Amino acid sequence: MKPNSDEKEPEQSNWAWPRKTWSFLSEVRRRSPLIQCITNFVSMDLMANTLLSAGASPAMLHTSDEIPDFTPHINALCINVGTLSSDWLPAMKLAAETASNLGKPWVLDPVAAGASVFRMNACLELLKLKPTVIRGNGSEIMALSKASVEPTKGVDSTHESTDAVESAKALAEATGAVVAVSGAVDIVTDGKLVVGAHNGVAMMQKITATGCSVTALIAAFVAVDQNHALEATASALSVFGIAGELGLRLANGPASLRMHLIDSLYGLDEAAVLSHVKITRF
Ligand SMILES: Nc1ncnc2c1ncn2[C@@H]1O[C@H](COP(=O)(O)OP(=O)(O)OP(=O)(O)O)[C@@H](O)[C@H]1O
Ligand SMILES: Cc1ncsc1CCO
Ligand SMILES: [Mg+2]
Repeated sequence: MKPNSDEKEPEQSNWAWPRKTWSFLSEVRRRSPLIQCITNFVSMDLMANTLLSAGASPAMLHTSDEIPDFTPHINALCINVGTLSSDWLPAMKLAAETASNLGKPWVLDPVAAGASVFRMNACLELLKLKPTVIRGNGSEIMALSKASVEPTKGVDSTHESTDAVESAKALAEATGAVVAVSGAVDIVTDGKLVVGAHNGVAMMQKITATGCSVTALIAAFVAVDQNHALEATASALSVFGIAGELGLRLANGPASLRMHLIDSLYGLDEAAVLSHVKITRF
């Protein structure tokens, strides 16, 4: 038998992923975890609808005045700095700190991390509060890993996700978080193991906030099994990608794909998940 054959390593083998992914989605539907999202104005609607169609329960509460009462009751937190301003940052930090202190998973989306010194410093401060998962596009993860502020295209990536593998590993090592880089292949790493989720369609990049929304979906998947954050993250990325693949069959362009993606996520059944999940060792 070959040392890396599926028989020898059932936990890591490619054939184990579809079942694992279905079991995450089923658990999210069964338990309907409460996900607090402090996110940008652009993404609020798609993010909340993504969570609802996956079976989770979104709450877009963002004021510091409510965090001490509300955050202790959530199952996971999603923080996204997309339309960051200095008056929102303290609430993000308070929510992240509260979640961390209570042992609740939280996920960071470092939108356009390298676009300004203010944004980079905010992301670096949030990293100190120990996110469970960090999900960005290639340019965001490369900038954050080097803490470098340089001319960028803002929220869109100018890099392939595969350009960011070493940056993702370094960021995971430095922070203890699982790091995910979205793109044609979604890369997920804990600093040692690297897996690729090969689902999705290119038109998803033409719908604003699909990245933000999949970050919230990751929070929902991690909420049901925070001890397996890498598996939860890869599974969420794969499920969202499959919803895009099935949605595209009915879509005429980005606007109708947005609608059909949500419908497909809502209607995903076991057979579709088992036949479409494509997650491999990278
Ligand atoms: N070329 C591609 N082929 C397949 N899927 C893709 C491709 N590019 C992006 N995706 C998918 O689209 C979703 C969003 O990823 P993307 O990298 O565009 O995020 P983002 O840049 O953070 O987006 P946003 O800032 O608008 O939220 C992910 O689920 C990703 O897998
Ligand atoms: C377009 C845009 N600008 C700030 S956040 C956001 C949503 C996608 O990240
Ligand atoms: Mg983004």
